[in-house]
Amino acid sequence: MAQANGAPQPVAAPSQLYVFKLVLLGSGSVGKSSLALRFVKNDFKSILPTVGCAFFTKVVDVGTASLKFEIWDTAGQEKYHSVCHLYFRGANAALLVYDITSKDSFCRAQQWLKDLEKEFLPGEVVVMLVGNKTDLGEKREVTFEEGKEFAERQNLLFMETSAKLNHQVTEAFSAIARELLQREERKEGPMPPRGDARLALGRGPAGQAKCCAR
Ligand SMILES: Nc1nc2c(ncn2[C@@H]2O[C@H](COP(=O)(O)OP(=O)(O)OP(=O)(O)O)[C@@H](O)[C@H]2O)c(=O)[nH]1
Repeated sequence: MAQANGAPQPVAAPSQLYVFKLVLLGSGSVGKSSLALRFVKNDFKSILPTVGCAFFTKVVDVGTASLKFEIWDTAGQEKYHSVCHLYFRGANAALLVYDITSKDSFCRAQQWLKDLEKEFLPGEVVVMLVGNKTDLGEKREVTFEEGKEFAERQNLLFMETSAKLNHQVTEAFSAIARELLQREERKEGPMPPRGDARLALGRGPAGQAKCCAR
C-alpha cells in the first residue's frame, strides 16, 4: 500500500471490506454461542458448552462499506476464565452477554467489563452489554432499566435479545457495526462510496481494523 507520512493512501481497489474482531464474553449458558449461531446462520439449536473458544465469520453490508466480523465465542464456564483474556487481544468490539433470568450472570458481566478494562484503554473497544433470553420474561431477574442504567453509566451500547426468537440479534450486531465504522470515519474522514473504493486502513496490529480489497 502507498504510504506518505505513515498514513495509508488511496489505492484503487474493487471494493472495500473492513475486518473487525469481536469477542463474545459472559458466564456459561447465557447464550453467547446461540447469539453467534443466530447471527451467522440464522439458526437456533441445542449447543454443547463451548470448550476454549469457537470462531465464526460473517460479512455485513453497512451503508457504503462491507464489514467482516471475526467472532471469537469464548467459553463461559469458570474453568476457562483464566485463558479467556488471551482471546481479547486485537479485539475491536466485545459483546458482554448476560441472561436476563440470572442476576448472577449480570453481576459476572460487570466483572468481565473490569477484565476488559485491564486489557484496553478507555474507548479502545466498542462494548455492547446484551441481556439475552427475553423470551423467558416470566423468569426475569434483571430489569431492562437495570441493564440500561449500568450500560449508560459505563458508556456501553445496550440491547436485550432473544437468540431463540431471533429478537434484536441482527440489530445488536448492526449497532456495533455502525459504531465501529463511525469510529473509523472519525479517524480517517468520510468513507468513499462503493466504486470509489480505496484501501483506507489496511493496518494489521492489534486493536486496529483491517481493510482489504475483496
Ligand atoms: N429460552 C432461551 N434459551 C436460550 C437463548 N439463548 C440460548 N439459550 C439456551 O441457553 C443454553 C446455553 O446457550 P449457549 O449458547 O450454549 O450459551 P453460552 O453462553 O455459549 O454457554 P458456554 O458455551 O457454556 O459459555 C442452551 O440451552 C441454549 O439453547 C434464548 O434466547 N432463549
